Amino acid sequence: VLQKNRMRSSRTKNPPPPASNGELRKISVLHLFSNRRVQSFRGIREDEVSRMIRKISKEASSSQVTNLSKTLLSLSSTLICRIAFGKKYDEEDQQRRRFHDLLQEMQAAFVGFFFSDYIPSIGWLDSLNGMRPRLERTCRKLDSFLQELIDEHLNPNRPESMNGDIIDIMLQLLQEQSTSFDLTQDHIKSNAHGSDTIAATIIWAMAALMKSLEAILKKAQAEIRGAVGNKDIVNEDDIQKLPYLKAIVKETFRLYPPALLSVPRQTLANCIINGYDIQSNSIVYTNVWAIGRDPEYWENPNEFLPERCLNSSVDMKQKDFQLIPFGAGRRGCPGYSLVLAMVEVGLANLLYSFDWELPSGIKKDDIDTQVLPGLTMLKKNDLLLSAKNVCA
Ligand code: HEM
Repeated sequence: VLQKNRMRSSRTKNPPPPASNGELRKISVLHLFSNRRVQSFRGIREDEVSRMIRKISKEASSSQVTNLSKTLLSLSSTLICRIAFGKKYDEEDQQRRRFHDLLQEMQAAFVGFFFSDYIPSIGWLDSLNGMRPRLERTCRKLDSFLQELIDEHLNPNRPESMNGDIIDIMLQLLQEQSTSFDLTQDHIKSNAHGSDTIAATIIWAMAALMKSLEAILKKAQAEIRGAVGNKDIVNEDDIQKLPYLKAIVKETFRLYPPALLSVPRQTLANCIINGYDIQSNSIVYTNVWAIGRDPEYWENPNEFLPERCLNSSVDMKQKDFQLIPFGAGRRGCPGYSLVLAMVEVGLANLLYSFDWELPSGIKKDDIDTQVLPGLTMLKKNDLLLSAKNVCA
């Protein structure tokens, strides 16, 4: 939650020139995450999901346990690297490790305790205890990683895979000077975000399915296999025929929203919310996690029951306030359609291609729901499962 404020104050050397949130948001909505753009990345999504399925299939053939957490985090970061940077890193690629480590460092730095967040007058203690220098160091390293990518994109001999990726689109806007403000390379860098939210969602969905009544998992697999027939991969057209899969995804976002809190808002005037007096200029956070489990809106709120989402008019598109995993209003997540496309195709293929079992000696109740401290609600302990290849 404090990410943006800290990011801003840690990049003191090169802060991007001011642009209103509305202006940057317009770029995201119109150019980066429009439906047309999300569709243009479809080939990348289906390609990477097929690669993941082949890898798990090999593990299944040799009766190896699959570390789904590791596999899905790898899928998620590969997807983001291809979509955002036009880079297809191999699993062991040094640059990919560098990006991954930087994101980890960023997470660790952001969740640390900063005096300045609570008592600004003693914010100098953050420098004394090393927290601020550490954050600044990490920001500088991320900055140079992104600068190298921008420079590679500006090279006329760059690889074709960089055409139409997120950096390329922003560089085009910069060259055309078609934005209503002075877009710079620093704005491009400030648009880089973590990639683990997509993995987090699929991991929680699989954990919830394995912990719940077997009937839910079986029903989901029957729906997919029935609708898709014999194919190598479930593609994104198939997904439209899978209402139960979509209900599972929605229920996962309700119980395990990867972003627990919305971005902070500031009140413009005194107001009363739920009987509490909120003064003007207060910073207000919305607890997305608690809203999804509020018994006033959800029956048996702590239970994973995808049926409740079938034929329900409540959707996640930031307008039904009892389910807002992507926030709502003018700061709502612009990546919504991209995220949903990746989560649905990833989960559908895992359920289509394999039967899933717990590794020997593990019971349903052993699958815990502990969370790793960080900006994303990521399952703390790895999800280990045995995949069985389904013969077509
Ligand atoms: C499962 C995945 C994701 C979830 C659950 C999620 C959720 C959220 C939430 C809750 C917010 C704050 C909204 C608010 O305060 O009203 C947000 C903001 C944002 N998200 Fe996402 N997000 C996800 C993935 C992504 C991805 C992959 C991208 C881009 C590649 C992205 C881009 C953004 C941006 C740019 C904002 C800031 C919007 C603003 O401040 O106006 N998100 N997201």
